[in-house]
Amino acid sequence: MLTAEQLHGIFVPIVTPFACNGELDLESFDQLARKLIGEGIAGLVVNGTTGESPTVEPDEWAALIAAARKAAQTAGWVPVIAGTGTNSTFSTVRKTEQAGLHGADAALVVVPYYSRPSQLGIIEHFRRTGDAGLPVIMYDIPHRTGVALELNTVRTILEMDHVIGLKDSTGSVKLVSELSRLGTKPVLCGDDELFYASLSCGAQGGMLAAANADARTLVQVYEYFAQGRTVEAKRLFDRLLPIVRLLFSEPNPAPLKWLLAQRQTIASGELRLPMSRIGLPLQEQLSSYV
Ligand SMILES: O=C(O)C1=N[C@H](C(=O)O)C[C@H](O)C1
Repeated sequence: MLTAEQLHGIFVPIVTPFACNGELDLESFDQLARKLIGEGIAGLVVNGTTGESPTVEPDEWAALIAAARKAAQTAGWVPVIAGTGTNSTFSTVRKTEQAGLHGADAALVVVPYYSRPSQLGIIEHFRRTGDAGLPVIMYDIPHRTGVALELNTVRTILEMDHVIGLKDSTGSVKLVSELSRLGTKPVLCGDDELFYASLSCGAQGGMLAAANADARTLVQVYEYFAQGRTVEAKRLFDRLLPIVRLLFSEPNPAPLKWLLAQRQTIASGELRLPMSRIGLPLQEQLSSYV
């Protein structure tokens, strides 16, 4: 089980590789997971946004958690966090329970999307996830969920015993600044481009899609920062920014999968519809990073 004290460093929302025929490619997944663990990451996040969770079938979802657990186990203990959030409280609790049975150490639970519940409904949603017996990281990403959280809502949820921290993808450093001033549980940055700024405002690390492509550098940025070597951390992060921006210039994880496939880190950059492959201009721009 993951604790709030262990929630620091670089966590990687790992891509879900698919073969050219669309089938799940667990061999590429295992290869990438082991590579990332070897690069010093703090944990693997399976079935997140970057893992294309909306198009992953239930049996695949379970197989991915088990495969991550296996890869993480052979390299000493590296935590596995599974995306379990849906827009139904009942199914979120059930998936969170199942994630624990398949070997996850914590669950990443997104704010319930699409139906735009009230702040009270969202608080109750997170309270119920405590029934699953797995630590929960709350995931606030209003541009995807369609609902903005009030500061008091976030604070109330973070005070729940089973909630160990927050993944902040709000698109600004306002929330992390305020939470760190208030001394709440750890906040991980979920906006790649804001990673350095978030660290400066009190984040304990990041859950960053770009780490699939360059975990080693992001780990180094984090370590420099943690050691108080902020100038070196900023310089290194600034060097990464152009690629980070390209990776998000079309819907994530399409650019990332294209790059990983070109580097032969995964066998194919296949996506499942409605995600679609990147255009030629972006391929050309990214080719200098292959
Ligand atoms: O999958 C994730 O977790 C992340 N998703 C964000 C997104 O795609 O909006 C980006 C972030 O790097 C991590």
